[in-house]
Amino acid sequence: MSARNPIIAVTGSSGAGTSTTTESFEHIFRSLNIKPAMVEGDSFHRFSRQEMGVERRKAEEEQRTISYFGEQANDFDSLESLFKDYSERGVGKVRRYLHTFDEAVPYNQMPGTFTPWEDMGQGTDLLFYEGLHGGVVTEKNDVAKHVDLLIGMVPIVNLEWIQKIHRDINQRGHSREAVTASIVRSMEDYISYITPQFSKTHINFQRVPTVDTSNPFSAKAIPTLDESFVVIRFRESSNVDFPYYLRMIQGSFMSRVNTLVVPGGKMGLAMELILKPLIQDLMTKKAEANSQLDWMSDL
Ligand SMILES: Nc1ncnc2c1ncn2[C@@H]1O[C@H](COP(=O)(O)OP(=O)(O)OP(=O)(O)O)[C@@H](O)[C@H]1O
Ligand SMILES: O=C(CO)[C@H](O)[C@H](O)COP(=O)(O)O
Repeated sequence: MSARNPIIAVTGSSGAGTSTTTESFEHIFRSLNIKPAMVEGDSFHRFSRQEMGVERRKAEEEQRTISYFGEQANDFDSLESLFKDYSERGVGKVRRYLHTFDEAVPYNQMPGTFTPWEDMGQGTDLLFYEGLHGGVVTEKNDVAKHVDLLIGMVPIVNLEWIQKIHRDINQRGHSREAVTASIVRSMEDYISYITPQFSKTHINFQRVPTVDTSNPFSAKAIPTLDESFVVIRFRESSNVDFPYYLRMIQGSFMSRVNTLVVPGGKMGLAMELILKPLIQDLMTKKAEANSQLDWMSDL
């Protein structure tokens, strides 16, 4: 954690909607005139798509599993180093994992490969991470401890699978069978590495559909925002102005003392009302820390 170089992380499983909700953050950053350093979690996979195929076959032969959710397939050392370096010095190293031809062509590369590592951060106001492991803690690594604002993006699991299946088939060119197999293979790591993060988050946004999703593997479409509610759970609720949110967000209600529920269509508005003041607060603390440093260096 660092007042001078804050880190915001949106963490969620594959298909949870972390990339989609990044648009809401970008909107807030623009409106507050914030220049973020953007980091995609998939950059910290250890293997290219081809290498992962080899690792998967090796694992099968040895009767173990490997998945994109776990430590074997992700470089938590580099992720933690990035967060540490950024919080200490406002810089770090990133790369991108290119999922699709649309993403890969500008780099003259193939889908499923990485761009080279590059320096980033210079001149930015904060680091924004979206991906699988923004709040991960293992025996060896503690990524969560570097994060100033940790947000969980976590649809209920049937919806998460529907979103993943549709996205992977329609945008990433995988077969339904391959996506289903990857969900099955990932289950142990999902429980070990993904879900524990949602107990460390400051706020979770959990989308809950109001239509039947009982067989996610045959769902024809992703339930729309209007076919869902969003359950918003605050870890620390004593400073949360719930009456304000209830007044501002039509159709919202509280289901527990720390939990606000809003109609799905109001998710963007709720994110802006809740997150903008928190991000503004990070910027105020950053300005104070910088002016204190200037004052000390003048002595
Ligand atoms: N709130 C939402 N309403 C409707 N569809 C959504 C919503 N959030 C995400 N989706 C859809 O779910 C799919 C997965 O979303 P997205 O790509 O944002 O997931 P992700 O968490 O970034 O996944 P990954 O980490 O695997 O890249 C996309 O097709 C997206 O359009
Ligand atoms: O979304 C994922 C993890 O978050 C993907 O499963 C992972 O990034 C591999 O991608 P691809 O299947 O496109 O090679």
